[in-house]
Amino acid sequence: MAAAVFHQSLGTFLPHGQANVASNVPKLNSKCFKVEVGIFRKKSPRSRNTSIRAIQSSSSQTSVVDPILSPSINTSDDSQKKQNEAALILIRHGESLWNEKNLFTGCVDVPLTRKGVEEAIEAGKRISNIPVDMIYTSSLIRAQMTAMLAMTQHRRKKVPVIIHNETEQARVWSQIFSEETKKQSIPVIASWRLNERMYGELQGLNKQETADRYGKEQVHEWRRSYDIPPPNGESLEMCAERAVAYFKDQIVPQLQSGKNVMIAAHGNSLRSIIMYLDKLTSQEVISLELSTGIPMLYIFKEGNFIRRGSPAGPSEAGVYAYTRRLALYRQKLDEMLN
Ligand SMILES: O=C(O)[C@H](O)COP(=O)(O)O
Repeated sequence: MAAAVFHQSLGTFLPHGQANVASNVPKLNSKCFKVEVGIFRKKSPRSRNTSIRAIQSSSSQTSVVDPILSPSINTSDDSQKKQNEAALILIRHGESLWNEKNLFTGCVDVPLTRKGVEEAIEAGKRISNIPVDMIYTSSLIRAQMTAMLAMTQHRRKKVPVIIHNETEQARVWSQIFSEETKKQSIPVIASWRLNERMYGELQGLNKQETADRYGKEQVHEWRRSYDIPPPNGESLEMCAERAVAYFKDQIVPQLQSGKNVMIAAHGNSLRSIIMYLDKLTSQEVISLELSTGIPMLYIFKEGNFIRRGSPAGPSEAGVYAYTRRLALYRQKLDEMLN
């Protein structure tokens, strides 16, 4: 059984030996943690026995575009180009134990509270009808829990699988040897570049006590100014340098190839990405606040990002204006699964 390696920047699966994954692992250049990427395997879709299989069986383009969105079996280059519209979902993690205690968290790795778990599940319900082909998370557990819990609600019922490429052994030991199982899996890529901004010497301090000690204005400046870092930490601008670079280098190519992507990350790494997507100025981004566990939807089309979901709204219907393709996807899911 020949294994294939998931090549992150190409967003595709190459035969083992052809993919020099090591050369694709970026050098770490600062504070927080882990390397990214890993193995995964791919083959053309084949069997169509069940309704789920039927949903995914109609494209010769394998997993680049969810087959449910590719009605034609003979997908030519031309029609593929026309279909190059992809969904981008952004989710800030649910409430963490340190959010609950009102502590500066930054790159400290704490899990979700029970409320955070519920928020993640609720977020999953909101996006349950939107296709997801790849998931990116930070290296922090609160973002990873959020992504995984959200996907438990997804109607497509694919299984998120964390890609491990820290070492050759991790890569080899996490291979999947069933084509059918691979087709029912979604690669999850964790990168420290999507981590919360490093809050420096504020990490672990209580936000209210810090404001009492240093003054409300000073703390607000540390928390919300664009280019003023907290003591020995990252400003939003510094956070943007690595988060937006990662978004452009690793995630945009997936969207360009038609893959629908979900990113589960943090207040400030997502603020910096939204600043880029919505072309906000450094003044405008100051007032951008993201709630925990509220997914936002963008459509990537012809090189542009179009925001389709408001960060606040009472229900899925109220939040998202579906595109024609997403409405079609949902309709097909209804037909296949109801
Ligand atoms: O890191 C933290 O403390 C929070 O997740 C984000 O905090 P902020 O709202 O102060 O930027």
